[in-house]
Amino acid sequence: MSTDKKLVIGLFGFGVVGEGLYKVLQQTPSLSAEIRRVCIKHPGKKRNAPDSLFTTDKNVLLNDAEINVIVEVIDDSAAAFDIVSTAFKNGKAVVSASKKMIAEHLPEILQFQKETGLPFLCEAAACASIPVIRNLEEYYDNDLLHGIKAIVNGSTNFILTKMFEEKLPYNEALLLAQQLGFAESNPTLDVEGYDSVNKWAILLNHAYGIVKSADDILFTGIQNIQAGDAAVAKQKSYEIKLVAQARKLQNGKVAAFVLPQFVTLDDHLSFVKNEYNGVVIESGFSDKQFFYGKGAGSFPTASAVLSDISALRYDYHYEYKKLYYHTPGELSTDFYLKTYISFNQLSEVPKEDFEWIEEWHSGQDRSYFAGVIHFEKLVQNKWWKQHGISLILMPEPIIEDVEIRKLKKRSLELAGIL
Ligand SMILES: NC(=O)C1=CN([C@@H]2O[C@H](COP(=O)(O)OP(=O)(O)OC[C@H]3O[C@@H](n4cnc5c(N)ncnc54)[C@H](OP(=O)(O)O)[C@@H]3O)[C@@H](O)[C@H]2O)C=CC1
Ligand SMILES: N[C@@H](CC=O)C(=O)O
Repeated sequence: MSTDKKLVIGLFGFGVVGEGLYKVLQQTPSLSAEIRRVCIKHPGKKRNAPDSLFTTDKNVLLNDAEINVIVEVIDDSAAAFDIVSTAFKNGKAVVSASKKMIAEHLPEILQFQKETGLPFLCEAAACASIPVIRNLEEYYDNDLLHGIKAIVNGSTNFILTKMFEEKLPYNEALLLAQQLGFAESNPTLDVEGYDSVNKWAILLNHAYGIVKSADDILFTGIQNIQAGDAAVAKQKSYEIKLVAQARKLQNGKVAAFVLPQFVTLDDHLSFVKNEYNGVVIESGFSDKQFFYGKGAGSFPTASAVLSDISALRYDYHYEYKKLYYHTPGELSTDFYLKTYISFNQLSEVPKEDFEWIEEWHSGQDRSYFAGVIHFEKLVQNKWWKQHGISLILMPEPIIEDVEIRKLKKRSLELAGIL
């Protein structure tokens, strides 16, 4: 495709994102792009667009030779993959926002692009309005990416903000996130961390060339966080955020996970409130860089889809440089995490799994401790996902040199300092 070529779009989905794109395109006449047809699921719904635009027959779009771009923004990952596969087979460029579908089918989507040479752009699928994928692709195309940590889910960040800063009950905060179009059709995907880990699988690919599914990445959501945890956070001047992170270890491999975390008030992520997302990138020589923007909602998401459509005019496609031109990154489980664990009964927590415990607080109803545990122990045994147990990472949670720290701690103890 070249800059003067007209983009003729077949749009799948006319919900929060699809309708947002329709409106945004109407306000962007300079982008020579026309939505030819829209495929939806339920024909009876009232639409804010001419009836003649809509169909429930996917083939009307996929077999239309004049449609050269398929924009897929539906909430059914199996149907989305079927649409995307056929679009590639029929020679069409694809723009998608469906992170669940992309994370579930990363190898196949990479293969389609390799075989057909057709672009597949998905900026809206991770952090919505923040252009993080293109930055990871284009700017950080070297070995110097030391780490990334990010808030990648708008709904959970919105819920945490409303609950702990505005004292709204959980159910009301979630309902509001749904009404504002932030939450997934199945909000469990947001609350229990599935959406974040799907986005993280996509970003790990663009950041480090890692091709892994969500099943290979340790994660949880905000479902077990208790009011007591927020009180502890406040007492220690921390905020609780659901943080996705990746860090290059000394062994060259990458530590990656999505877990709730205490963040200090001077951490960039503590400024990220409501449905906003934030990404802190640490790279050699430039130190920290911070990207911030709306991570959910109709227009913010549509703006990223629009930017992808616009990029197709210049034949833009991801090169996956870290995967194809560098040695792709490998995930590691050989590191330790500094954790805070709160629980009702100590018998629910295998405290013998911890290298050491730094702080202990016993309450009448609930108790907590802070301790260091090997990551592999969390991978092997999921006690920390059980209802009633809350695992929250401490600030700067990754420890690689645990033996040195143990020795240091022991010598302080012997000197009577600890
Ligand atoms: N909302 C957000 O802030 C963001 C959403 N996303 C992703 O974008 C996608 C869409 O989200 P969103 O707009 O919020 O979802 P909505 O639930 O608002 O809309 C979903 C749309 O998909 C249509 N649809 C479902 N199944 C099919 C199918 N088999 N064929 C054709 N159309 C179908 C529905 O049709 P009908 O109208 O007839 O029911 C509806 O129009 C999801 O994958 C989501 O994860 C990504 C970033 C942000
Ligand atoms: N449900 C998602 C929507 C955007 O990706 C979120 O809350 O972040």
